[in-house]
Amino acid sequence: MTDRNTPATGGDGFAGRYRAAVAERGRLCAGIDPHPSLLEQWGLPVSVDGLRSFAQSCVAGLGPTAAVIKPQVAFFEAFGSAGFAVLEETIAGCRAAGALVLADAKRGDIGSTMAAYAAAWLEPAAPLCSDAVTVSPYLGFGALDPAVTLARTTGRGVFVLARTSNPDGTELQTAQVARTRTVAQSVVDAAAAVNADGSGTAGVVVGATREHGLDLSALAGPILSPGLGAQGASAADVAAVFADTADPAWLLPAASRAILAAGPGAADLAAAASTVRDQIEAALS
Ligand SMILES: O=c1ccn([C@@H]2O[C@H](COP(=O)(O)O)[C@@H](O)[C@H]2O)c(=O)[nH]1
Repeated sequence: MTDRNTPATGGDGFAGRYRAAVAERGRLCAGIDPHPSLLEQWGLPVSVDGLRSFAQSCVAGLGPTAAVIKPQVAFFEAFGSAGFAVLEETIAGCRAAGALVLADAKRGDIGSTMAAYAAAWLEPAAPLCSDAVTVSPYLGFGALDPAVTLARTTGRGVFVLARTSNPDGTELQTAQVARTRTVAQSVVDAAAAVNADGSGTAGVVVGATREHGLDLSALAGPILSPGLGAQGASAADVAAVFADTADPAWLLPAASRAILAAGPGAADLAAAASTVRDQIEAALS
């Protein structure tokens, strides 16, 4: 039997593990974003103890519910080493509950340093090892090679920022490369080249908040689409934005605050995530 959460090696790649998770739980990436304002809203102190209680509720409610869970690393990092300890527990708890964990760390650097980031987030023995990590291609897609290679050989994934959900990204991401295609399309095409082996190692990030103008039909990897809820996009917007431009099987809409507002009860978080997931599935059917 294949355990999608403990790949010894590449096996059938991240694509197989991703498909299994989504087939069982539906297309939703639930974010764990412990904003200080949310901790207060939940009646928790803005401290490491508050962070831990917040994360434990998320693990209990979202771990058995969502196909993919995306802890936003910044909110843990803000508490220093104690915050990283909570992040380790959160990653382990979500994976033990059967979810795939996508660490939203947005790493990207020259190749030699990228190898260290890859080891931190994707090396199976590393304390923060996740199933996938978000990466930034600003230093060149080729600079991501160490992460792509380690992900491929361990059945894990990288999600490369292509067309982000925030308005500030538009100018850079829609600039033309050699007058033939946008920067964002060049990122998608480079990810598609990685996925030519069928592994689905390279996902991309394309926000649901606006028309993206991308051709994602040849990607053959997951498309993380943040922006649902707090940033204004609806499940219907996801369907509209990706109509005729992407294989819906690869779409992974993401929401954080829209789900977390239902806390602190684990059952309430699970119900909120299920509602968002059902809206997505209905819109994409
Ligand atoms: O283009 C992007 C890439 C990443 N994000 C991250 O997703 C969540 C969104 O949180 P909401 O509460 O659902 O707005 C957050 O962690 C962002 O850093 C994104 O929004 N857009």
